[in-house]
Amino acid sequence: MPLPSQNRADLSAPSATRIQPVVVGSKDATVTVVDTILKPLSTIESAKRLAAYTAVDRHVKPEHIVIGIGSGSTVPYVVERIVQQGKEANKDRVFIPTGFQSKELIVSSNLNLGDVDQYPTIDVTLDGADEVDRDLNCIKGGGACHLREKVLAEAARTFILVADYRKNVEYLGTNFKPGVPIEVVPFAYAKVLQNLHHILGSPKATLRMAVAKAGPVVSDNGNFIIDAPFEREHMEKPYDIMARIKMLTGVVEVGLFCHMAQAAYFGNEDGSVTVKYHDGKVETVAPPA
Ligand SMILES: O=C[C@H](O)[C@H](O)[C@H](O)COP(=O)(O)O
Repeated sequence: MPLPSQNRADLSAPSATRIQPVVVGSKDATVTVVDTILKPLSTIESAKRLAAYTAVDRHVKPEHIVIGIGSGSTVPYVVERIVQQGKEANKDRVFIPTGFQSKELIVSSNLNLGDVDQYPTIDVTLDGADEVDRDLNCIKGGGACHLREKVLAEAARTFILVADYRKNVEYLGTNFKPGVPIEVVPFAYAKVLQNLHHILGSPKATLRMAVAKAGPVVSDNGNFIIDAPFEREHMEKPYDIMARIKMLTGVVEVGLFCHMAQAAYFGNEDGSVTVKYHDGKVETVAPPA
C-alpha cells in the first residue's frame, strides 16, 4: 500500500491545513520537523492524519528505538510523520510490522525492518482500530491483522490507538456492525461457528468471505476469520466475552483488545483531536492555528 503523498501544497488552497513545526528531542538528539503545509484531504482522511500526527509527536521520541507499526487506513499517516522526523532520528530505529501492509509501508519508507521474534520488547506501538469504547477497549481485525497486532500491543511498553471520530464510541458495536473478528484455524471454523451460534450468543456469526477471490478471507497467518456480532450486554464489559471466545478450541485470537491501550487519539471533523487516556481522562487538542 503506497504512503499517502507528502502533500506539500499551495498555501492558498482553500482549506489547506498547517501543521505546526515539531521539535522532538533531547540536548543530544534534537529532531526538528519543519513547518509543513498540507493540501486538503477529505474530512475523514484529514481526521486520520491529525490523529496520527498528534500521536507520533507525543509518543515517538528520540529514545524510542524499537517501534511497532500497526495496520489499517490511519497507519500510513503514522509512518509519514515518523519519516518527517528525519533520517538521523530513524537511522538506528527498528520498525516491527503487524502484517503485510505495514511491512510494505516500512520497506517503502526506507525504514529498518525487524520482527517481534527478534525484539519481543517494543518501546511504542501505534495502531488503528475499528472502534474504541469509553474504557479504551477496542475492536480490531477489520483487516484480519489482529493476531499480530495483539502480539505487538502486548510487547509494547506503550500501546497507542489512532483513528478518526467515527471510531470514538461509548460501547463497542455502535457504528462497527460486522462484529468481533475471530481468527480460527481453517479446519475448526465450522465447530467454532456452531459454538458461537448456540453457546456464546452470536447467532449471526459468519465466516468472512473474500471480495476478489472465491472463498474465505485467509489471514497473513493462513487462517480463516469469523465475524461475530454480539448484543450490547456483552459489549458493556467486553473482557468476559473475549475470554470465553478465546477458550473455544480452534480460536487463534480474538479482535477484542481489553485494557491494553494507554491512550487513543481521534481526529475530529473540526480539526481538533480528542485524546482518551486509560485512566478515564479526556483531552481536546485544539486545531492548529
Ligand atoms: O485488521 C486490521 C486492523 O485491526 C486495523 O487497525 C483496523 O481494522 C482499523 O482499520 P481502518 O483504519 O482501515 O479502519
